[in-house]
Amino acid sequence: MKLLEGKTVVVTGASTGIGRAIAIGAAQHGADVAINFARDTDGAAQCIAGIEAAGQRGLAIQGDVADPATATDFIAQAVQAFGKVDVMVSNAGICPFHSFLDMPVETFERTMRVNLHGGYYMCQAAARQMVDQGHGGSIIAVSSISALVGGEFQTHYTPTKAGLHSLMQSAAIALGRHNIRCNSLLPGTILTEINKDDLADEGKRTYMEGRVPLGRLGVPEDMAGPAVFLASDLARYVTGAALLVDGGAFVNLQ
Ligand SMILES: NC(=O)C1=CN([C@@H]2O[C@H](COP(=O)(O)OP(=O)(O)OC[C@H]3O[C@@H](n4cnc5c(N)ncnc54)[C@H](OP(=O)(O)O)[C@@H]3O)[C@@H](O)[C@H]2O)C=CC1
Ligand SMILES: C[C@H](O)[C@@H]1OC(=O)[C@H](O)[C@@H]1O
Repeated sequence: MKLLEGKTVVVTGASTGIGRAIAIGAAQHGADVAINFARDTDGAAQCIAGIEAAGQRGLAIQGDVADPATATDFIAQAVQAFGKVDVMVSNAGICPFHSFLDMPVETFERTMRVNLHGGYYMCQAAARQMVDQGHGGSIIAVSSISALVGGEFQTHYTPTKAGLHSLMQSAAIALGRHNIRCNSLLPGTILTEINKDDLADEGKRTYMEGRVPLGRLGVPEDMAGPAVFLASDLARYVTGAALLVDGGAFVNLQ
């Protein structure tokens, strides 16, 4: 059963990792998909190939989400190509691991601007389009288990993920009257480029695997089903919610 037939989905940061898996997963459920990416043109092309292999239309637009103009341009180009926007998945993010006491101002500010400001601009631009269209929509922010718990080398990053979750809660209230649902997806530890170096440490990787009751770290494709659910009419009464997809890591105290 295809859950997103006839819908247009837009996904930020979809040249690789979680964003790419969600974009292709949406196409496999019948959606046309526009993707944003920052630098990786080959990865973006591979994502478009995956969307087209699913029999759907794909469009890749390059742009830095930290720039507010990227959001308006992305939505305008998606509408020009596909006529509307039904679902926004705000996924683009960075996590340059760094210790707290000597955090460079630039690293802190860039992480805030990409993850939180970028998510805000993208969700706002999509919401404006959905309100104009007048038939509701679904906005999903890719937050993290890190919205709920800390990380020694993520003091600049975890506040952005808590912020995105909070943004979805407030936006759910602001947009409910337009039947636009706003939810956050909270992945656990998923094997992607963002943590390749961090998890190259065998000891750390084994420790992280050991924390997961389901016995393995996640892969990007694990995020596609939950995102498609939140995007779809199956979740028509779900708004302001957070969906934790972590193999059980969060509840594993002892
Ligand atoms: N992997 C994990 O364990 C977890 C990840 N997350 C979140 O999931 C999201 C995706 O992460 P993940 O797939 O792991 O990371 P990846 O590093 O694999 O992918 C990040 C994606 O974001 C894009 N991107 C980065 N900066 C920008 C920017 N300034 N403007 C536009 N696009 C940008 C990248 O584009 P390009 O390659 O073209 O530069 C790439 O497509 C992030 O928000 C992350 O915080 C949440 C919880 C866990
Ligand atoms: C990048 C990290 O491995 C990853 O990012 C998150 O949001 C998760 O909590 C992990 O720490």
